[in-house]
Amino acid sequence: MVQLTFSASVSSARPLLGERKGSRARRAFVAAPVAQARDVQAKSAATVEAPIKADGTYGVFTSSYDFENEHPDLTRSWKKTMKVAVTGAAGQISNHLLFMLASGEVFGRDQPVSLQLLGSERSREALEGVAMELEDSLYPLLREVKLGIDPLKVFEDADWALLIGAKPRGPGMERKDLLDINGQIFQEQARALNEVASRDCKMLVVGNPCNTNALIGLHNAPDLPRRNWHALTRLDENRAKCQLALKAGKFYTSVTNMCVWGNHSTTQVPDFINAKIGGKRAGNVIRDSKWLKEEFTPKVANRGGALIKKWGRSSAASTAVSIADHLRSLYVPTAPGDCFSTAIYTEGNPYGLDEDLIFSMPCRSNGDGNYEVIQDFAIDDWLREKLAETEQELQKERDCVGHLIPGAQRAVCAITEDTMLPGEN
Ligand SMILES: NC(=O)C1=CN([C@@H]2O[C@H](COP(=O)(O)OP(=O)(O)OC[C@H]3O[C@@H](n4cnc5c(N)ncnc54)[C@H](OP(=O)(O)O)[C@@H]3O)[C@@H](O)[C@H]2O)C=CC1
Ligand SMILES: O=C([O-])CC(=O)C(=O)O
Repeated sequence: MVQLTFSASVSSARPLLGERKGSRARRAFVAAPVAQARDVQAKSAATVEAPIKADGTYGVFTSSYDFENEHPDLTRSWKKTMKVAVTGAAGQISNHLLFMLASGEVFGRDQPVSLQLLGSERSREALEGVAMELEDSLYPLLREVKLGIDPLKVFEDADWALLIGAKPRGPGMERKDLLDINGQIFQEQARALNEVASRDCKMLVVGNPCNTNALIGLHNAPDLPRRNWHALTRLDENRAKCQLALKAGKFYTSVTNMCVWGNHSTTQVPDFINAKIGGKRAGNVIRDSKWLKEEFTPKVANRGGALIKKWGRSSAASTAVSIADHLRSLYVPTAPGDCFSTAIYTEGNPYGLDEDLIFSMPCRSNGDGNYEVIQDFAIDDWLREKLAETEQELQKERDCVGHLIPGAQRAVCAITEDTMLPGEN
């Protein structure tokens, strides 16, 4: 057994925003205290490997150094470090997302972050590989990387939990089996969050079926605010904006107020009724109701599957981008007349939807990390019918996971093959 500690002087190659060109920050490392060195586990005497402390802190982040005091000019405006837990951290989506989180482009260039990464026995080595790449990226705002396979440790004091890890649906696996297997993962993780996360921890569920996984999570974390649970539908919103822009011959930034309602599945409802292109109603720019109803909607809902056919794997980079967009939407005030889509708890919703679902709705934020549901989206007969279809699908999914929801009435699982994820067509 060798015990390693760092005593090095490392210069940051990546200038911070606002830093003058050429004034590279130097990060002075001092030797870690002896007690800390004893904490370090080294795995092999043959190879010199980075240390991992007993609490999971990895490699260069086990070193104690005084960056803040040595560079008050850079760090004066920095906020308190935000602790971001990520599951499925060695998976495809995380491989893009973690670097965006560490760079400051998501939470802001004044927001230091600690990344607390959950893996499993399967991914132990891969997770260390991820941590090595994070080390080598020299992000000044990345204050800490912790690795672990125990949610009770990894979620400790988390301000955000990005719940990405989930078992993919395999050949011959019934949809209800997927709901059950992944539901169990989310039940366990929610219980851990309930015990150890920050009392205002916010959760974003990405692992599919994300709406129902989030519902299971919400009911298994009774001490965390229900409104803090989100499931990702921002990828669907981004896909919808792209298709409207393409049809209208406009740049996609001209598409605003684009909500995708309901489930992250093929029953999702990309809302062209309220969407705007260049400030005008989408239906007044694209005067083709047949295309909007019969082509646009399935195209967006099946985009994930179309991509899998080309790539041979599901969307990872664009999903990571949409997670970044989702998070940023909560920390940057929403422009007047615009919205963002997020699947949230329906309790008290203004649209008459079943009050115990995680359902994507149009929201806005004043930039403080919270959101409100926009009350006055126009709902015509077509939209009402589509909302009812996706609502019924979510009710059926809920019926299949009653055994994972404390106090829920057991119902018959009536999920059929027609319930599809965007990637399953
Ligand atoms: N909501 C949305 O818009 C989208 C959602 N998704 C969903 O995001 C999830 C992650 O996608 P992606 O990163 O591409 O997937 P990967 O297969 O690359 O990674 C998934 C991770 O899930 C973890 N996992 C947890 N439990 C299991 C299990 N029982 N069996 C196998 N793996 C498990 C694995 O990590 P470990 O071994 O460390 O536990 C694995 O690294 C999927 O559920 C996918 O369907 C994808 C695109 C869009
Ligand atoms: O089905 C999947 O895993 C992929 C998915 O959610 C999507 O592309 O929207």
